[in-house]
Amino acid sequence: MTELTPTDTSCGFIALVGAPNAGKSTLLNSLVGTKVSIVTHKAQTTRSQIRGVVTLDTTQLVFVDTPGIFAPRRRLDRAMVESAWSGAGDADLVAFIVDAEKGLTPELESLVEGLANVRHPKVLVLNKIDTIRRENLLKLSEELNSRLRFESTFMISALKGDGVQDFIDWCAKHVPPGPWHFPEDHLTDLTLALTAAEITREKLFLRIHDEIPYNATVETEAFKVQKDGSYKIDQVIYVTRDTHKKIILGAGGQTIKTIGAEARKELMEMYEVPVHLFIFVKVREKWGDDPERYREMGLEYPSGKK
Ligand SMILES: Nc1nc2c(ncn2[C@@H]2O[C@H](COP(=O)(O)OP(=O)(O)OP(=O)(O)O)[C@@H](O)[C@H]2O)c(=O)[nH]1
Repeated sequence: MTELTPTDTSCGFIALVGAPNAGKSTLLNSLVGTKVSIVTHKAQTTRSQIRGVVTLDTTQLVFVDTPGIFAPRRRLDRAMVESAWSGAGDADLVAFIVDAEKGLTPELESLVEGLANVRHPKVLVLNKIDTIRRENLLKLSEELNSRLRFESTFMISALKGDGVQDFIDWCAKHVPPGPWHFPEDHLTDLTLALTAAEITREKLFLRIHDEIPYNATVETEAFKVQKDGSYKIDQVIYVTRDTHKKIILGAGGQTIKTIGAEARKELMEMYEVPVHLFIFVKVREKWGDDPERYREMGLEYPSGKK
């Protein structure tokens, strides 16, 4: 490719916003063509903004996965929801991702009200069309389009990839001229250390039930590329109670061993190098009130009451 000058190029930020579990992370991964954001069947998996980059000819699209928007209870919830709205506020385009299978829930209604205050151009993305009948889909589309002004409506299955290319093509035509924000071969702005922490957090969510993963955070304390090219990664899982620590460790340390083995396997497949992963579980009762933990997650620490 010949050298491009900024006047030849266009670039835009597209925020993916919606309710928890709408499929935003699945869509981000499908857009980028590889896993950059963790996915689980549980709501509120994504905690901060995660950027995935799609570079086509002269255009760069930076899709921003945001935490699901819900009624916050704890300080961490508030930080997540604020991060999602700020993702929408900073974007050139806002893509409203809706779980079409769930339809128009009260949660979605309040999101529509919130979105009415976002001035940027919006598009509607009805997701999970593999699970819903066409007539219901059209009804939902009509209903949402009657409430908010959308520049366009897409009907997609992020899981199967249906409709995703049309969405990319549309975005490419609607982002402003300007220089690229990332080098051509960049797929995400997540560092190796953060990616590794997210992968462990995903395995924790998938393996441990109830509220424990919601009350835990994973940090990579050290990430070393060794002489032989392998990665040595030290991580800490912070939990709020000793009982949670015991459950995560499991009898004879079996549960944490499985979580570690699953995370290690995925990291090795991702980076195609041997990975040595060491995970410690620490009780820190009030990590949810510690600004440092929020910085590590890429979140602003919300001021005021809990
Ligand atoms: N059937 C079907 N399931 C989907 C589709 N897209 C996502 N899912 C599933 O929906 C669940 C939630 O997906 P995520 O991508 O984690 O949703 P999210 O909006 O990022 O969720 P939060 O992290 O809570 O904000 C997962 O079990 C996905 O496999 C789809 O197109 N079809």
